[in-house]
Amino acid sequence: MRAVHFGAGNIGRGFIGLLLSRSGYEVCFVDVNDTLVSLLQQRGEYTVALANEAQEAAVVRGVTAINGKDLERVAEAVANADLVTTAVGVSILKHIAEGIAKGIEQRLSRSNAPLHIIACENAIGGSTQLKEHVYSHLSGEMRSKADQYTAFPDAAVDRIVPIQHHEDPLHVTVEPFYEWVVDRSGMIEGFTEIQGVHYVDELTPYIERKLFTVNTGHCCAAYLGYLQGFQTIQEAMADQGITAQVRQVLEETGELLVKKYAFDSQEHKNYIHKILDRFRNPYLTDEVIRVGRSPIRKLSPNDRLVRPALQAFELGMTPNHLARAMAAALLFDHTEDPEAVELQSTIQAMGLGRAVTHYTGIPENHPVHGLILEHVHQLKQQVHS
Ligand SMILES: NC(=O)c1ccc[n+]([C@@H]2O[C@H](COP(=O)([O-])OP(=O)(O)OC[C@H]3O[C@@H](n4cnc5c(N)ncnc54)[C@H](O)[C@@H]3O)[C@@H](O)[C@H]2O)c1
Ligand SMILES: O=P(O)(O)OC[C@@H](O)[C@@H](O)[C@H](O)[C@H](O)CO
Repeated sequence: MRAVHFGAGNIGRGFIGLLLSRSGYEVCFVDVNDTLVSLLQQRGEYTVALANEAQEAAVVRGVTAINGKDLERVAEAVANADLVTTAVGVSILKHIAEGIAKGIEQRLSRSNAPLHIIACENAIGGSTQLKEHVYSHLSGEMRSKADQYTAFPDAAVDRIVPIQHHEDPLHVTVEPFYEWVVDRSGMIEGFTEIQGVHYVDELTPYIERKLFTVNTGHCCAAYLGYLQGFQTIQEAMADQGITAQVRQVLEETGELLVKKYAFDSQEHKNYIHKILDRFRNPYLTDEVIRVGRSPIRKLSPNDRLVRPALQAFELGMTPNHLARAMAAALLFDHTEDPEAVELQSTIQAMGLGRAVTHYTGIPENHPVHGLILEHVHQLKQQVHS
């Protein structure tokens, strides 16, 4: 079986490539990083180590790579694949769509073999978004045919993989925990299941639980940690004040999730507990600037902060801790993060209140808008005191 995976980065090599290879796929990575591509081509394998006491390592064999700029080769690989996956970042999906569309055209001109395309990004409806980008490159006739023979099931992926600093650029250290959930209702019959993937009929509770717990808590630790001058999530989580705020934000999203999906409250508490332990994993060094990266995306209406805050508000709750986390995100001014730079210059140009509405979609007269502004002022005072 052949899989084409877009993005040979941390999650691509450390999670998706590893699981696909264990399931018997020959994995062809597509990336625009020349070093990664040529090393994968030369060696055909790489190593993954677990961040635990034993540091167990596995060799992922039988892999190769294509440069993403080579559209013809990308299309050919997609045309011959049994499965396509991605882990490039949700904002990059539009850039890989053309190669996938060309591959689908080639494939459909010679075969009706089904193709599943799964975006493994931190986003609600990642594969659905990719499908829209891919379809924008297809004719009406091709779209109808693709509707029959290609599927874009949405997915939720969970495994913490920090930025890697090894002598070997292909080696990757990952946390032991992983969860990959795929929406079975969006799949075509006859698909060979990937070992280690959990297939569900309704993905929304899983992706919201993951995004509003792992990612909400994570970015809260990152933004508060950044404001206090910590370099890593592990350092931030050693600070009692930050841990307390992360716990409070997760109690807030937990209350929402338990109400919305009738989750067992004790089970959800255990889920939170486990996640806080994962953030503290002493065998990982995860930088706050990675976890806080792309604050505009993280402050967008459908992401880990605004979406749960507005849903909680609709259910009669006051999302005070989510508003504080959003305030901390608004103060993330890391100069090497293009979105942080844009965010800060927009705040300067528009003023804070209008910038909040611009990025979050929350109107200026909404009570949550007022809460965010209050927390920005409080956090600024704390930082300067
Ligand atoms: N790292 C994690 O802990 C983690 C966990 C779950 C989900 N995710 C999600 O996985 C995705 C990837 O995250 P990551 O941490 O692996 O990032 P990363 O930066 O390590 O990897 C992304 C890779 O995509 C490549 N890329 C960029 N543009 C491309 C293009 N046009 N064509 C092909 N490849 C391209 C980059 O060169 C890079 O190798 C993100 O959506 C992220 O939210 C990450
Ligand atoms: O990848 P992002 O930028 O959406 O979020 C940063 C981290 O929270 C994220 O990568 C987590 O490590 C991951 O989602 C854990 O499953």
